[in-house]
Amino acid sequence: MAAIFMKPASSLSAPTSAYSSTTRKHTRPDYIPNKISDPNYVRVLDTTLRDGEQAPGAAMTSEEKLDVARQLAKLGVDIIEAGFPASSKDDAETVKLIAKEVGNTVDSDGHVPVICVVARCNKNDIDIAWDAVKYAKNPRIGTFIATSDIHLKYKLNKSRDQVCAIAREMVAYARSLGCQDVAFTPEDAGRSDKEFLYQVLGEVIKSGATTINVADTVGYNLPSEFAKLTSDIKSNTPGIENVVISTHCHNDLGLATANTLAGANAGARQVEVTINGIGERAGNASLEEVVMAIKCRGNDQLAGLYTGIKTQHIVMTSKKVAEYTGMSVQSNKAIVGANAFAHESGIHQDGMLKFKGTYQIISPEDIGLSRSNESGIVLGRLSGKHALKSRLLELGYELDGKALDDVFLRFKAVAAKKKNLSDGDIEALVSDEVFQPQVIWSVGHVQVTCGTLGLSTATVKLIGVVDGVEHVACSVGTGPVDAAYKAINLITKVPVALLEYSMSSVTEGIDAIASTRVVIHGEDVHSSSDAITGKTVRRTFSGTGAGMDIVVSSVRAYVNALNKMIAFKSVSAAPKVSPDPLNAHKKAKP
Ligand SMILES: CC(=O)SCCNC(=O)CCNC(=O)[C@H](O)C(C)(C)COP(=O)(O)OP(=O)(O)OC[C@H]1O[C@@H](n2cnc3c(N)ncnc32)[C@H](O)[C@@H]1OP(=O)(O)O
Ligand SMILES: CC(C)C(=O)C(=O)O
Repeated sequence: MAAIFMKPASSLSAPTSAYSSTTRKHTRPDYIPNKISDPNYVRVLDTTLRDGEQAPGAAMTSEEKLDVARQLAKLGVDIIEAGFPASSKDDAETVKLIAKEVGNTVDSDGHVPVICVVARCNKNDIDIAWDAVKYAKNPRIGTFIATSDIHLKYKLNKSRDQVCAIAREMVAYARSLGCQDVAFTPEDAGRSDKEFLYQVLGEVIKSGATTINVADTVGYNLPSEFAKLTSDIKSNTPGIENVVISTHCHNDLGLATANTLAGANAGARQVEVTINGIGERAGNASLEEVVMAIKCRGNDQLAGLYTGIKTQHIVMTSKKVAEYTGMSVQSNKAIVGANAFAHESGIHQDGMLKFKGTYQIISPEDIGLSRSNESGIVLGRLSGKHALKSRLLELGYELDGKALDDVFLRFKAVAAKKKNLSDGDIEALVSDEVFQPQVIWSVGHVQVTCGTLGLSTATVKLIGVVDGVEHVACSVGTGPVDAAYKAINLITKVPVALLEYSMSSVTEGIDAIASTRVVIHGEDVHSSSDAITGKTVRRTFSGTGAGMDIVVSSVRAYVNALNKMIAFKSVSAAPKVSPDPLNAHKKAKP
């Protein structure tokens, strides 16, 4: 079944720009691996769960990835790249969960996302990939091998002929397993010899590749160059008319979005992107930027291109990914940054008051940003659960049952000390309650003494959620947070190192909520060797916490990171999944 989308039929030459109310209906073409029936439709492949997770410190647990996958399906992503199954048992298990659930769930428009996995060009990777992804209704294997001379010589230690043969054989091998949808990526295509590229791509197409993913792996290309690369591949590769061309652009020079759009303009009809642009090094092209640029300018500047993304879910997806990865979005980030719709200077404010189209090219509602208090309700200490629920809905959070009860309790505690709660305060509390990992330890009480007269001391009570047993420990430290963290370590007995600690205030004033972020690593979990230094690199875990008391906020962040780390270990052993993401991550209360 095909879903219907509304596309603005406006152009910037029209004074109203994106505010134009004229829309044209489009349907998402039915999925056929190697072709798209509408030449203007651009498939969106989201690789937040694979390339996005390659960002340092962005590790997500299995449950978090499943929740992100569900959210990506809601967003209307065509293809979810769910992982690299050969990289670890956890990844393979998580892909299986996503393939089984998200890859078989039909949404109200009849859409089921394709689930894709990445594999190197070797039989072992491809076997593991297929074994994990085959449960999806539409499974895809994306296999890759580098084609640039620099990679061939120094990394693969192989000749061009060898690489060409491996690529051809491995695409055929993936097809031979029964996978009807095989993408091939010439890694580092952006620095590869074009004649060699045409040769390799021609061979893999003959072997059954359905998508050719042109990767600017190191973010080296300029937009005109990437456009030329795409159109040259389109003109010179034998059989290219039988496959879909894709872009995969990295952001090392800050050009990932520009290059992706240039590629689409030159004939690519799949774009590989990530939420908030996270990914290896400087990240990938960001989904929200590419999709909103196509929505805003597709008609007048990109010959009518459009996507199937339901853009009103962008903000919530961005928030989830930021929370789960611990990678906060910079305030001036396009589309989803806190300042993206803020107007500070007088002339701009004057213009906005007269007509929003003067300084805004996108309506905030278009991406699901609703900061207006539509119901006119002011939230404070006398507010009830209905009012809170209604404001949460306006902010995009659908909470019910215990999740709502938990947030309500936190809300009441803050409202007792603070006159009016802003949207920012409420969002901080929701983040702390809802976007949290499986709870192994929950925070009972925290008491500290600190000052100039001696060492700080802290007493912390944690509750073990599995057995319900309360544990109390005291410690001294260089400050109250240090003392509290040491007390927690005495209880949890998990070897851990604190790598990063930061705190910011959510709103202005002395009664502001403090939001804390920590990054930790364990001593005995998932490590690898740094390619350059040879030193052991440990997988990191982030946690966030919120509270009016800065020590309590810090404790929450630390315990959340610890829970994530401990859960990561247990998930590796036996993945457990709850069908409801909001309830799956809920904290037990003392
Ligand atoms: C551009 C990208 O984003 S690529 C995807 C990057 N993602 C990841 O690397 C995921 C995390 N990686 C891992 O967990 C590990 O690297 C693994 C499990 C994939 C592989 O681990 P190991 O087998 O120990 O190999 P290691 O990573 O040290 O080296 C990579 C090997 O694969 C080879 N290789 C690299 N890319 C490819 C490819 N596309 N096809 C075939 N072989 C490849 C390298 O030449 C090297 O082989 P060598 O051992 O003969 O020198
Ligand atoms: C594996 C491919 C798609 C990749 O991530 C890259 O080349 O950057």
